[in-house]
Amino acid sequence: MNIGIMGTGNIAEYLLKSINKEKQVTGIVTAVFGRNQAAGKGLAETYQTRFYRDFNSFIKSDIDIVVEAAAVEVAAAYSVPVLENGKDLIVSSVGAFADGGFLENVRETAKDHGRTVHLPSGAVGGLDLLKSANALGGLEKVMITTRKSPASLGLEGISEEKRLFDGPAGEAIREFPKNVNVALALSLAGIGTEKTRVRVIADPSVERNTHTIEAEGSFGNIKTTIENLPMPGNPKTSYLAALSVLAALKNQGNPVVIG
Ligand SMILES: NC(=O)C1=CN([C@@H]2O[C@H](COP(=O)(O)OP(=O)(O)OC[C@H]3O[C@@H](n4cnc5c(N)ncnc54)[C@H](OP(=O)(O)O)[C@@H]3O)[C@@H](O)[C@H]2O)C=CC1
Ligand SMILES: O=C([O-])CC(=O)C(=O)O
Repeated sequence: MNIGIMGTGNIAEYLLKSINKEKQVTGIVTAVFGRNQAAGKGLAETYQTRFYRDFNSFIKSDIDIVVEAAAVEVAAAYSVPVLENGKDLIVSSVGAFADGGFLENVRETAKDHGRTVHLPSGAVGGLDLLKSANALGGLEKVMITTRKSPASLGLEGISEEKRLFDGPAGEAIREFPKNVNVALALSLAGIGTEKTRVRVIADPSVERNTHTIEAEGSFGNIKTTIENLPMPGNPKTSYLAALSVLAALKNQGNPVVIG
């Protein structure tokens, strides 16, 4: 399996290290696409891959699958062209799918070209539970409370916990596109972007990116908290988010699906 990565940041570098250096996946990253020439050239040299600033050259190269590890706008701009070029796709910036029309467009394009799109669980768990709970439409409430350090939310001078947002997931991702992709993953697995409630709290007392998920319905109820260690290179992003992409790559082509 030849893998192409969109993005030259923190998740991209983690994947390159795990795959090209540590051989954690049966496959190799042969191409990286991005806008940051210096970062891209550095990655290409360190991890023996090719860097492209031109999307067409990247997508026409010998890749089988593309991992988006960049930003919501990158997922929005390139998901359809990736599929039209006959490649499977794994998307980290699931916030792009807040737009239901875009989701349908991606679904139709994948179907037309016989490709698959994987939206990994990212920095949370519980998507399996929400899907089961809503199999007959019995899921009633889903809420996620995200607590991050002020620095990882781009804030300075906050000495006490401060609620920055309380509202539907669709609005939350517009305000915090680099911090609440997890809320979109939960929305897609459960009851949608309007009914899924999101609270974002800047909390100087936390070092871990903490997500508390609460859900209720005909199945019963659940409350679970994930205390994520941040990635060293980018405190906004939890280590689990990068691991979830790696797990998706490890599972490619696996005939047995768990969860
Ligand atoms: N599903 C989940 O649970 C999670 C999802 N994510 C998503 O994954 C993404 C990547 O995370 P991470 O690697 O930590 O982020 P980084 O900030 O470390 O890296 C982002 C990369 O994307 C590039 N980029 C950003 N915007 C654009 C753009 N408009 N056009 C082209 N390239 C762009 C950056 O380039 P440059 O250097 O030029 O800025 C950089 O190479 C996040 O932005 C977020 O959307 C993150 C965490 C959890
Ligand atoms: O990594 C995290 O904890 C969550 C995050 O940034 C996102 O969902 O965008």
